[in-house]
Amino acid sequence: SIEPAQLWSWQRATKPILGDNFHRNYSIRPQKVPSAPVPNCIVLHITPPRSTLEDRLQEEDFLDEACALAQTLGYAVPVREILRLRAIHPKTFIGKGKVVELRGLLRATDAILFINTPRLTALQQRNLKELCQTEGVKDRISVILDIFGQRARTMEAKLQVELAQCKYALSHLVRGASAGYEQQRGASGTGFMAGGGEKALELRRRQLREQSKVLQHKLKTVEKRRMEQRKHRRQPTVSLLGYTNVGKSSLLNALTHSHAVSVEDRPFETLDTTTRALFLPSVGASALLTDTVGFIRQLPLELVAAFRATLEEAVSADLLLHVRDASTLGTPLFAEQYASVDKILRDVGTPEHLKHSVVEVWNKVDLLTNKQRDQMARVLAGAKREASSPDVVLVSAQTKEGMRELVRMIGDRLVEGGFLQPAETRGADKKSSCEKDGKKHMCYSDEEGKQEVLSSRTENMSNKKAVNEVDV
Ligand SMILES: Nc1nc2c(ncn2[C@@H]2O[C@H](COP(=O)(O)OP(=O)(O)OP(=O)(O)O)[C@@H](O)[C@H]2O)c(=O)[nH]1
Ligand SMILES: [Mg+2]
Repeated sequence: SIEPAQLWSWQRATKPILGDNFHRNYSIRPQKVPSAPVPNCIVLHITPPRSTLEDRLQEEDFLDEACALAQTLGYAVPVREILRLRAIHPKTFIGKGKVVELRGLLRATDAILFINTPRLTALQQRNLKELCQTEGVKDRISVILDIFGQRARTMEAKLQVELAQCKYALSHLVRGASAGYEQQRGASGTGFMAGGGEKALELRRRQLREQSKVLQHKLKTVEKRRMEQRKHRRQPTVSLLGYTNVGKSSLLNALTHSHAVSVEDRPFETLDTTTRALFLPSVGASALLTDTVGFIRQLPLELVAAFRATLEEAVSADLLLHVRDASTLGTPLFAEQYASVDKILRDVGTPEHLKHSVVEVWNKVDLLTNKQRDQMARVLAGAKREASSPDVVLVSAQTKEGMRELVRMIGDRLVEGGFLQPAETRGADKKSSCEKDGKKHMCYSDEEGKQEVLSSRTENMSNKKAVNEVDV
């Protein structure tokens, strides 16, 4: 048997236990094997058969992300490994030899198993639980659902997560000892009588369906109330969107000079939507800035469906700020995260929803070296000359670098889109002074307090060429 302490050196991977990139992207430190109540989790990242070269180049990053997910859920990760599958085994997903090996490891570390693949079938999960003799076998979806379950705070987010969990449970009902629906009285031989397990299974299915209906009804009521509140808003709306952990909440806090939203170096810190007023000095008016849940590669469909209203609202803002982590520039992660966000936006938004201006906000530039910055500036200057390239603002929510430019850009784009009137076209009689942060500002309000929409920009994020290939 393997001594827990040996596990650090047991790794097959040539990289250190948490990969080179781990500490750059997530600062959660690896915790040593079981000294305590922190439960352990063995993380196995799966590179599927016929994977692309790109997938194989990024597997260390994917493994880092999987470990961060496990740690966000409160697990220590004593063992992490990449497994390149040559074929998927229908009954156990991974090969029998690997299962036996894992059983020993799981026993030695008293851990659960997290297989980082989008989805295990109910049968594979049940078989793995039985063969590995563990209660805990999770796939990527169940880990993400558990994190959402832990972190949801508002009534709406809680209902959304419950609905997603309900749908997941419905798709994972299976007979078997580990699932608790064993065939107690068999139909074997007779062929027409359903066993007790079958009945229990059917009962559970009905319960879950009813629960899901009740949740959907409750959610509709909460959403309706929120839509009503939204109707009374007169300011234009700006949404912060982007991959998880890129610094959306930090930007909301920095832009609105507040600590309204919690910031942590871990995925899915934010699940609940927060909106704050953002004063735009160049226009002399305010917009509403919203921070919301971050995206992730292979976001479970159940969650996209449950969070549809939240995501649709975010996507249908007058201006989208797509926040990206500039510190990943020059790595495949930069383009990969862009592609994931773009995919989710397409999934959520009908073309109508995506007809909005998008500004790319490259955050965390404080982490770049001077040389990297120079190279990036040159590439961006080149990209700017192309009509199809998006507006990019370089910022650091930490050092506040680039904040002024970002605020100016937000004002300009809202004016261009006709969501705000430019300062100079407003009559002097419409000017008034308002107080913000203890300072006097010139404020403007249009006739009858309404915003007149002059024109509407119809640019699609997907029509814009992504600036991903920055060779730094
Ligand atoms: N160095 C540096 N770190 C930053 C910057 N902005 C955010 N961070 C850090 O990045 C981590 C994630 O920040 P958040 O603001 O929580 O990120 P988020 O996009 O809201 O993440 P989720 O809510 O989980 O989707 C935190 O540890 C922040 O301190 C920045 O400009 N520079
Ligand atoms: Mg956040």
